[in-house]
Amino acid sequence: MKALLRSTNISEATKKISVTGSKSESNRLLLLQALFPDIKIQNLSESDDTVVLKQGLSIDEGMVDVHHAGTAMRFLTAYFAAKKGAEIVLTGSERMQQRPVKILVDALRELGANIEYMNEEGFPPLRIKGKNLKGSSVSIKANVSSQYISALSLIAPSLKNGLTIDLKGEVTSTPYINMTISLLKQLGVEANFSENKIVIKPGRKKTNTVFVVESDWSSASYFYSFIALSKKASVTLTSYSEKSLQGDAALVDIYEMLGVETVFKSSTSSEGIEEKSITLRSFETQLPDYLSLDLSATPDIAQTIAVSCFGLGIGCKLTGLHTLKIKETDRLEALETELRKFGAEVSIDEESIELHPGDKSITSKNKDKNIHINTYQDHRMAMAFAPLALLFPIAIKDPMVVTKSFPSFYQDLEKMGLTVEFV
Ligand SMILES: O=C(O)C1=C[C@@H](OP(=O)(O)O)[C@@H](O)[C@H](O)C1
Ligand SMILES: C=C(OP(=O)(O)O)C(=O)O
Repeated sequence: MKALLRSTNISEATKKISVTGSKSESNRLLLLQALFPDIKIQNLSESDDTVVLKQGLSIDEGMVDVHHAGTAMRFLTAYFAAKKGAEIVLTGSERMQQRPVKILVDALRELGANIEYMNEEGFPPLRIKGKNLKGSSVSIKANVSSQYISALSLIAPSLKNGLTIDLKGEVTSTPYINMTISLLKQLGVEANFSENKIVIKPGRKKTNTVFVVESDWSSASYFYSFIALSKKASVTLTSYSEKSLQGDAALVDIYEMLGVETVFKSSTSSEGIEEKSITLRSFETQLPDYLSLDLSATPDIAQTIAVSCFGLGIGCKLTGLHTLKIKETDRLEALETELRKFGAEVSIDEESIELHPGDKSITSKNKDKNIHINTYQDHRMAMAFAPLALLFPIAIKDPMVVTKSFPSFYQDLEKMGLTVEFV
């Protein structure tokens, strides 16, 4: 199947869209809820990644298949390893079986965990026999994936002596670790992260137990790109606030450079419910010729930004992207291949992508080509390229990959005025 996207009906009227809850916050809170059942979660993510994590948490014995969900794989590895009596085979998609998990498994084994590799050393599937973990300190390489560190931190308050984690090397995707620590603190756990050391005490003091998940900022990125490329559309996205736990809220400043302003609003409904939203609008500004950004804190918005720059004819160098090679696909290679189809001059290395400034002719050059985008089983490839349909018709192959994080993506594009046809 493919989705044909065309721009037919873009208007200036501000559209209103509810984006589903952050999958990162949701998956952390679900894991914590399994450890502390009094937690209540509102605005939970509807993403596949959250659904599979929730299903996984509901069993103690047998097979859990997390498909493409990295956080579910890493968080459940730690959870089952520390759950006395659990006997689980934890597996995932073909790609998941190529995404490394050794750093986390080694750390858990150091704490006493019983985990075996069923096929290739260092990769899922894993056979996990849960037990009380005795260790209370561990050191871990921090420059490959922050998810290993979040996984250990999330189970830490359930360990008898808590956990001290020494982070070795340069820490990557740091806002995701900060999010984990903040949620633990909100839950009443004593937790601290400073200078490459995390200290988490066992148990918790009872505090407020109702958590409202903020909507997903990575998903908001596609609307930022849409507004930047359309120049006239505007949209209000619900349940976002100025004080966010999500690093991808950096979009506000990044897209301001690309001509999109963000207005935060907070109001109280007639039923007394607080409603928070952002409205995105384009504004007249001199766009830069070239943008240099270090995205090591915000890897999930790299594809969106690269495609926006291409659509705007701006050159860019996006660095700090070494983690992109081990995500749903090798995202640097996938971006290079797909952007070249439109005539982009683009190059990559192990941790960056560079795009040369384009000229104004990209729209006319690609107008009748009906270019097909391969998505490589990566939701963000589909969603990052979709806003280009504002400039010329495109086709997205295997379009339903988007459900990994954003199930209503195509309906929401239609609300924005794009025509979406599945053939
Ligand atoms: O902890 C999380 O919720 C995530 C951490 C990041 O992964 P890495 O730390 O592997 O970069 C991010 O890319 C992923 O989408 C979600
Ligand atoms: C990298 C991502 O997810 P995960 O690593 O959890 O599969 C993502 O959603 O972009």
